Amino acid sequence: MKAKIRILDMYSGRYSVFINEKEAKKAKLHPDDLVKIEAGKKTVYGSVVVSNLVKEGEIGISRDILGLHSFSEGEVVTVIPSGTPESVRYIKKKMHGGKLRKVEIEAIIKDIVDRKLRDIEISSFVTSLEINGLDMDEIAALTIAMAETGDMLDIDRKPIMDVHSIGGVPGNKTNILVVPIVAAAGLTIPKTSSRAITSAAGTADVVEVFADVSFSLDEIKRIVEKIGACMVWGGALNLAPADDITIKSERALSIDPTGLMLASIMSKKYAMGSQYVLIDIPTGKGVKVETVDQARALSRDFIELGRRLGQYVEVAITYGGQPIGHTVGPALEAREALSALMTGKGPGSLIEKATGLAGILLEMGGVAPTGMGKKMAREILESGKAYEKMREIIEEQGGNPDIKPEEIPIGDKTYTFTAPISGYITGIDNKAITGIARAAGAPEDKGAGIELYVKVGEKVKEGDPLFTIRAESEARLDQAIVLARRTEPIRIEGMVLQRIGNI
Ligand SMILES: O=P(O)(O)OC[C@H]1O[C@H](OP(=O)(O)O)[C@H](O)[C@@H]1O
Ligand SMILES: O=c1cc[nH]c(=O)[nH]1
Repeated sequence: MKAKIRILDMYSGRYSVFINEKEAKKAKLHPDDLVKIEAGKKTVYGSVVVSNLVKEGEIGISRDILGLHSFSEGEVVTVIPSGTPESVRYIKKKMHGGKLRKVEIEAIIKDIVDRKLRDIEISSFVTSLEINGLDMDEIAALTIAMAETGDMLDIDRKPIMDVHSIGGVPGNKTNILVVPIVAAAGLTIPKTSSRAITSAAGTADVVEVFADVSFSLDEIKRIVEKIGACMVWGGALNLAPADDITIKSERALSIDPTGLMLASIMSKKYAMGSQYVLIDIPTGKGVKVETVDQARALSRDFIELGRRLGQYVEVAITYGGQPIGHTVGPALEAREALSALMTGKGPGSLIEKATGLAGILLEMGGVAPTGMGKKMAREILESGKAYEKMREIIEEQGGNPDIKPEEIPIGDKTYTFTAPISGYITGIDNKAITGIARAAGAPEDKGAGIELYVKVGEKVKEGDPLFTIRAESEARLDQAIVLARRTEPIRIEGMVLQRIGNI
């Protein structure tokens, strides 16, 4: 059917195509049906919304479509019902445990990017991967398909380093220190991050507190060739565009299927043209990888996948048994990271991990002799050179380089939990901490989160503060308090574990 474009000022998180009720009846179109919009060479797929917001002879399109496609008001287009894409058959093949061929994986990814697959089919795909997994052939095909359905970056400033954490551990603001340290040593590190997947703050959510993170590839090329680094959100770019779409499903289900995680991370590194990649695998109770053996197996997968992509990969298996640093939540983590860069000092877990990872990258990039990287990283941090580089990154990304940690707004609704008994901190539950911070509003409410006053192994007296929940609304604070009471994220044990009476 022919119709005139009407641009509706709304975002629906999908490509929504509004069709007048009477017209939809005539065309036998129903809500959430897939339609193809054709205008000359341009072809866009969208999901039907039946609504009298538009008149007969018009179709309304949401602004999501204008992100990647140019349609103008009043433009005449053809709207054709589109049947179920072939790739749904391949999703069901994976659902039933089959091994997907390269062409089948390519079809699924292309249909995701072209919005021919809708949320329900994408979630089914992600769930199938969670249940049935992918072997290395499938993961390699998925990685390349994810990268090649988007743009690739070619930066003339070699060697190109990169670092990426598989995430999962609360408070993991580490790479906000690693990137400026590595760049301050003269290496190139075009860092892209995703927003939170299972945590309460992804690195992109944290960096966005003091700088923009949404840039085009051309802007990133300019920034990186000028100052050697960036810290941007992968989802804003047409860089492995399927990644941010599948991450939306992962976030909704709070899962991160291993095969998809490998492809998600390495497709972005491949698209950025990174040659030397360090992968951080936080390991421990309550994170994505619980044992060192599992971490070693995953490391081998990352290294093998890198080999197939022509990238040199090393992996750091890091301690993930409790939150990193003392803060969880975008603004709180931004404060802690900025303060550590300014002073060169901060929580041991943060400084040790950041200088450790940066040290490996300095050795991989050939600017530090083997075994000397961590020491050199610490010097760069303590000398203030890393902070200088961070100021350049913030400035180039449209932020205020003079921002001070205390100027970063944080939630003003607070509640502090204190120690019910004296004793030693014997555990901090990562999943509970993340759940409480998310209940408080993080990452959407930047100022929401948790401030931790204790870490495992420390001694507390009854009444000492353990942690403060921060929120931007009373309602959210109350929800978080209830959850904190129920989950008791911090475990204290007197050293006398049991007394066996003389009975
Ligand atoms: O912890 P969750 O939310 O599961 O994983 C997502 C986080 O892990 C990675 O961290 P980085 O960018 O390497 O610092 C991603 O970019 C993202 O920030
Ligand atoms: O970027 C990331 C990080 C963790 N898991 C993913 O799938 N992607």
